[in-house]
Amino acid sequence: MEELSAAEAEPEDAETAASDPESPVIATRALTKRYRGGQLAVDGLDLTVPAGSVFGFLGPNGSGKTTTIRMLMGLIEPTSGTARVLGRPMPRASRAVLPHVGALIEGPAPYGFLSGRDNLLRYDSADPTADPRTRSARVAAALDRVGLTAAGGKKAKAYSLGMKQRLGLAAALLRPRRLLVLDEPTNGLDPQGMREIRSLVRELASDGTTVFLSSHLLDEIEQVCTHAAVMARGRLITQGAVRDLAAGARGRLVVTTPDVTDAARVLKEQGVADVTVAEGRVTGEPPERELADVNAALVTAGVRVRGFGVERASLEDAFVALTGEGFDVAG
Ligand SMILES: Nc1ncnc2c1ncn2[C@@H]1O[C@H](COP(=O)(O)OP(=O)(O)OP(=O)(O)O)[C@@H](O)[C@H]1O
Repeated sequence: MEELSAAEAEPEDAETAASDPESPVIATRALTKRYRGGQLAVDGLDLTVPAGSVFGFLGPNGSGKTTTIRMLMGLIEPTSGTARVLGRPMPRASRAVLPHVGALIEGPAPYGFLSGRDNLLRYDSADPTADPRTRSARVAAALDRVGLTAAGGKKAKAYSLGMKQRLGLAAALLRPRRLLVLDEPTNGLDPQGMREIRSLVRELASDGTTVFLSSHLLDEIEQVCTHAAVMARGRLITQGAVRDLAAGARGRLVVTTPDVTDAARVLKEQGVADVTVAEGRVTGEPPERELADVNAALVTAGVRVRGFGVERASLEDAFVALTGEGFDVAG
């Protein structure tokens, strides 16, 4: 904590708008990146990440997420448009901003021949602003934070991918951070590893740290994030509170019945659009009319109705409704 208050006292830092809790932690305006080969990777992006949010940056592979993150972190220059992080322009203010940002971008790459603890000690000593006298306490706290205290003495080459990912997070957490940027933090992990990283993200966020994480997994965003932005082909499709995004899409009417053919016919007669038949289930867009009448029509037609209702819309429904295409993770 001492380090943070010392850094905060610097006049350069006093300018950061992050001292205003209401101002967005990330704000981009018309942010655009065209690579030299001509590829338009990010196209006119207006992104607003509220302070304290767990913000999911969602999109299929190749939709421009990594390119955006690299611009936010000052690693590459935008072709046009602006990006502000903690209230300061990037990449210009990188030196003032980046000490407050923990990032896990390229995936974990610890030295295998060093223990997890020694990797962190080495990483910390590469930071000229880190006080060597408090180094071992800082490393111990970071290991504890990610649940690697017991494994801290093991060589990193013996770590599972999930443990390496947690070690990467520990490195990002050596200093107090206002923002954590995680690019596909659960990519390649098994379900248990995914659960661990997700609960760690929730825990970090509960301390008030803003977390910006990219993912191509819709259910991950629904499970972990308070807010999300959806990208497709370099463009922003929508952004906002996850709750509102899903609510924007209408749910599906679902009828469970052994008589799927008759049920599908009756639903169409009742004005249900986009009727789809699956094993023991017929679904469609909920009609404007009274649902009880639709149900009664099914029963009158002799359809044996085992279940009838509207399923809550998911973020996936919202994505499909907004883009008119499926969420193709293979991109
Ligand atoms: N250095 C580069 N030079 C040229 N084109 C690039 C470069 N990096 C990325 N691209 C292209 O820009 C587009 C967006 O890529 P980007 O990596 O930002 O997407 P992404 O959403 O992060 O996908 P992924 O999850 O696969 O990394 C893609 O079409 C990609 O091929």
